[in-house]
Amino acid sequence: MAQTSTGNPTGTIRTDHRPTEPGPGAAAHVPAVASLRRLLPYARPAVPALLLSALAALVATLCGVAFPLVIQDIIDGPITEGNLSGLWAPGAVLLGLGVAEAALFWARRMLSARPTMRVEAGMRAAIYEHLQRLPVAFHDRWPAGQLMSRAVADLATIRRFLAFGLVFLFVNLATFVVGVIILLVLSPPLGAIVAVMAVPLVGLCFFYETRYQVLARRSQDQVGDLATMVEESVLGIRILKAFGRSGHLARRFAREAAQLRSTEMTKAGVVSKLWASVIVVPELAFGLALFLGIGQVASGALTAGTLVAFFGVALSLRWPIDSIGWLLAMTNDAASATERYFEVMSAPVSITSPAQPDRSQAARRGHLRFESVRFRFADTPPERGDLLRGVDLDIRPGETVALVGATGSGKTTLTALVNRLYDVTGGRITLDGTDIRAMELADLRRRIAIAFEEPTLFSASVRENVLLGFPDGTDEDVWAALQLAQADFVAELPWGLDTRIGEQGLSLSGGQRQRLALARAVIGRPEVLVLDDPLSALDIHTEAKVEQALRSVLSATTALVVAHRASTVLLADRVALLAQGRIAAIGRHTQLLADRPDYRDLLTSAAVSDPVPTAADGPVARSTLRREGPR
Ligand SMILES: Nc1ncnc2c1ncn2[C@@H]1O[C@H](COP(=O)(O)OP(=O)(O)OP(=O)(O)O)[C@@H](O)[C@H]1O
Repeated sequence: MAQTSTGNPTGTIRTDHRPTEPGPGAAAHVPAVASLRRLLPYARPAVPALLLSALAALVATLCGVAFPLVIQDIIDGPITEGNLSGLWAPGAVLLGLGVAEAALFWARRMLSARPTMRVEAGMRAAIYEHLQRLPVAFHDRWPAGQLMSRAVADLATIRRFLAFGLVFLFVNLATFVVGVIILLVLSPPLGAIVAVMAVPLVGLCFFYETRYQVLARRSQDQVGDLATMVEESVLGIRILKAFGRSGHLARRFAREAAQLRSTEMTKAGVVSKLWASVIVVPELAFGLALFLGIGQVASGALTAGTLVAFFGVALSLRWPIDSIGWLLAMTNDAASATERYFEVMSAPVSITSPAQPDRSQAARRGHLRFESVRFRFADTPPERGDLLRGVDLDIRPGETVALVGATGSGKTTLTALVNRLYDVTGGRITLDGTDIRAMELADLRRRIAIAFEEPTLFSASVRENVLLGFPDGTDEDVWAALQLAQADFVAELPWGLDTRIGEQGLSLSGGQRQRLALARAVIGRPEVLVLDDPLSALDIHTEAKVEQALRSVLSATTALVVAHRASTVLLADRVALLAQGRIAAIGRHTQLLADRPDYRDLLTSAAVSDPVPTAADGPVARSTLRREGPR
């Protein structure tokens, strides 16, 4: 079963690009405040700094609001009295207010930047760690792009909201309240006009908020879809080029990008309508207040200085009011980013160590038993039966059993059950008599090593790749494992063990990758070795060499080897034939050949399709190899 980069072991190309559980579109509408409250556990350490930052911003904004009050004093005092020397003191106050405003805005930024970046980094580390712990079944459902966009773009959105949006929501609201109080004190009737304006503003915000939140969510999901497409087409670039399908994918990409663009345009439309409404309402209120204010000055009920101060303060409320539109947009973006983040974080880690693992040190012999094992994938349609319907298989310590079956019969799935990449849905698997679900997971995975048919290598040195499951191994261990796996080509790589192999090991041939994966599986001398068709990409000469090496490994360990070819089957002591979800027959190769026509058919057709010697071990594309070092 080929494993794709998206963690989709079926190797199928998904067209929906949506997690089926829970689907982005299916997300229920959650009020923004309720979503954002979920950030508290992560954001709590930043709260003191954010409060200080908000205080600095509030005082800075109030400095701006105080400007007109000083000007009122200047007009009604020194200017009306013709006392120019009286201008020095209020002038100095204005200068002081200006400097304080600038310094406080600087302080606001400095106070909020570092702690919110720490929150972002903490949340990112948490989601990465959770993704590692989530079962393979979760990764089967979730496209990589959706996960990447959550771990990267959504967290940046949340950080910006915490550092800026949240602070200014609080500051602007407080400024508005303080400003309106000042206006009411300066002139109660004119101030009341501005205060009443808040009512339609709140209504407008509620009206647009609901519409915007849906769009914010849609656009973030579409970003995830695009990321998935980029990821799939970059990793599959060779296939796309080989089949001349780059143009087709480019058109599909352009279509999806156009959808995102359209969502963004609709979002911009909603924000601009909100913005326009938010601007019109205060304009009307200010216009009415100006009209009445001028009448009051004319009738002597109000001084000219007070009217100037009133409008100075009213105008300084423009920014807090005008910014409501995009602060709300920012809040909704952050709320739906938070929802998306917690969809992953709340996905259950269903495959874990038990609360009280069985730590009995009873003879570790590597006795592996499948007892009436049943399995079905979570997304199998109800009308389809289980994939595995009662597998009984006893692999004795030190024995090698080859697993043979038609394509799609469930061989790879069976191997994935052994170290709990999936859990059985019925029956049990035991290792030395203990149910593997009762064992500590790390211990189980140390004792059972797997080499997949499609060997995934990481962008790291050969050494790091081989030592993946055996981090304390020495260079001697690595060379011994490489020799065992007939991977001596490593010695000829430009920097030996330090050679950095490209993404997914793409700079190596299929056979070379398989041999590195084999070395990775055998290096820790595991009690049980599970090999999923480990020789499928090797030419017959290399295969013969690896087989010879494998014989010595297999003689010292219990092994389950998925086999398609007679040559691999010959490595085994016994062969199990998997058919109709059960072990239909088990015995020696020759015996099965004689007794089971279906077995004979399988191996004969496989032999026919055996690859002829290929250039699998051909020259390494050295240009794509780099020495391990600073990245
Ligand atoms: N994650 C999954 N979700 C749903 N169905 C799956 C999943 N992975 C595999 N399958 C299905 O389970 C069946 C068995 O797949 P599996 O890869 O185990 O077969 P196999 O015997 O190893 O095949 P092959 O010899 O071709 O590698 C197939 O029908 C496959 O489509």
